[in-house]
Amino acid sequence: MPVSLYASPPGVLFPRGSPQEWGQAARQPPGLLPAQCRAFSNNKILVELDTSSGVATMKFKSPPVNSLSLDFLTEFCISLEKLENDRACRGLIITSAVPRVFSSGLDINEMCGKSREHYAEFWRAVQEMWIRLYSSNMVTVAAINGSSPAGGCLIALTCDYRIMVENPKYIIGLNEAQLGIVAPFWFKDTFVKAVGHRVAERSLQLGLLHSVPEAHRIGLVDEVVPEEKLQEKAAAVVAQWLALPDHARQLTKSMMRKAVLDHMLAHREEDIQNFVNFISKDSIQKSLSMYMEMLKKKKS
Ligand SMILES: CCC/C=C/C(=O)SCCNC(=O)CCNC(=O)[C@H](O)C(C)(C)COP(=O)([O-])OP(=O)([O-])OC[C@H]1O[C@@H](n2cnc3c(N)ncnc32)[C@H](O)[C@@H]1OP(=O)([O-])[O-]
Repeated sequence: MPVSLYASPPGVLFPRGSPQEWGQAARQPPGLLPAQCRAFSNNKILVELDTSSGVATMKFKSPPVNSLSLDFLTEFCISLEKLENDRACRGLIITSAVPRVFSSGLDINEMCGKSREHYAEFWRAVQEMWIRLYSSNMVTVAAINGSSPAGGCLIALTCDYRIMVENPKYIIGLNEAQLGIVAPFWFKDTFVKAVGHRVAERSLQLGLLHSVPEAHRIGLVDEVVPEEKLQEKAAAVVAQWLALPDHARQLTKSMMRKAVLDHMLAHREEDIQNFVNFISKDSIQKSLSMYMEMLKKKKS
């Protein structure tokens, strides 16, 4: 799928196919949703599409912390593809249904004590999630209603716009260095595009997790709002972006993102091999185990 992106007309990254069959996946009993609203869900994600506005809301619902497991990433990509192929959908708001956490990033259990084949499969799924979201034709807004470290931060960064809830407990950033691991080049590229090289270099080297005001100051998030205003603000932002002609906005988005996407696609297999070799090292496995221990101790 990703490689075939470049068979599309210039700038149109995801050719729209025929609308997907939504009915099969719908979980809501008829009558509970307004007529202009369609919904589908799986174990990890709930999606509601308001066909009158053309805006879907995707809610992560994988407690305790919406960690990005292989299952989660697969469901995420399937949901995204359904929306991308639905002509009624032009905008997407991504948020969390789990209190206080947007996403805790990649599921560390997927990177500990598994086979090289598993690591390769997992990493391909992480790449796929990023490729699909980064190249989406939809207007994408992250409504960040909780902490969002590492891979969670990447999802937010991959959207067109980020709005975060003001809360002194919430943090966001690429903290991989704190785990003894390294954010791959395309995490780094996405981060640099948002905050600039100098801020990114310091933040990545130190594995910083930024408070909400700090994230706003460095441009990691575009806006900060009280919790009760988040949904309304996200809807207003999507509406503002959708007011422009789709083709002009999409071509501009594609032009702005093409170099980073091309770089990743050209090095995709190499990146998987690098990840597998890196994560399989005894020293890295030890670091991750210690980090998981630390998380558990912090809890008790
Ligand atoms: C090259 C590779 C690039 C890597 C990219 C990444 O994304 S690397 C990822 C980098 N990510 C991070 O560094 C984030 C680490 N996580 C955190 O900082 C916090 O969990 C929090 C701030 C997200 C939420 O705080 P909170 O007080 O609300 O929640 P809590 O802390 O009490 O945790 C509840 C349970 O969830 C568990 N668990 C948590 N995260 C993960 C995970 N990613 N995975 C698996 N499990 C995870 C935790 O162990 C605990 O399990 P238990 O004991 O119930 O069996």
